[in-house]
Amino acid sequence: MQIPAIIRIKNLRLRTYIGIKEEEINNRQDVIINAVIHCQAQAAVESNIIEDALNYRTICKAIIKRVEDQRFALLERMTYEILELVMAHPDVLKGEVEVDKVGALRYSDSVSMALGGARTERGGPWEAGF
Ligand SMILES: Nc1nc2c(c(=O)[nH]1)N=C([C@H](O)[C@@H](O)COP(=O)(O)OP(=O)(O)OP(=O)(O)O)CN2
Repeated sequence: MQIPAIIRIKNLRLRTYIGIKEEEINNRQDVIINAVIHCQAQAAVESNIIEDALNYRTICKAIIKRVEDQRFALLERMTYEILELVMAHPDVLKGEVEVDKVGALRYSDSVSMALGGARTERGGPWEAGF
């Protein structure tokens, strides 16, 4: 029996260098990251042990390290690098990442970029798209 699952990492709040203006190059800014991760959960459901699960903590820690260690000019690049980290796990069948740049535009709460990826079989190559 297959048990399709969706793991959602919600509102991961980090600070990093993101932007093209001098002020953005010299100062960290708040970003909010949301990731939607589609996988199969039957092994984890049946065994109830973490080794059989797509460990969302592992993915989250990888995102935190990449975002806090890197400098990014464009939201496109930052979002894609996070999507690559998500899709690097062969058990991820489909992933979507959205990055909000808080206060990026005057009079708005934030601006966000969303990118997606999918693979047709476990461990196979993935392509960008929704
Ligand atoms: N697919 C799953 N992955 C993980 C599960 C799960 O149930 N299914 N559960 C966990 C942990 O229980 C997680 O929820 C808490 O882990 P932790 O407190 O270590 O996460 P933190 O990010 O707070 O870790 P810190 O080291 O305290 O920063 C993990 N994966």
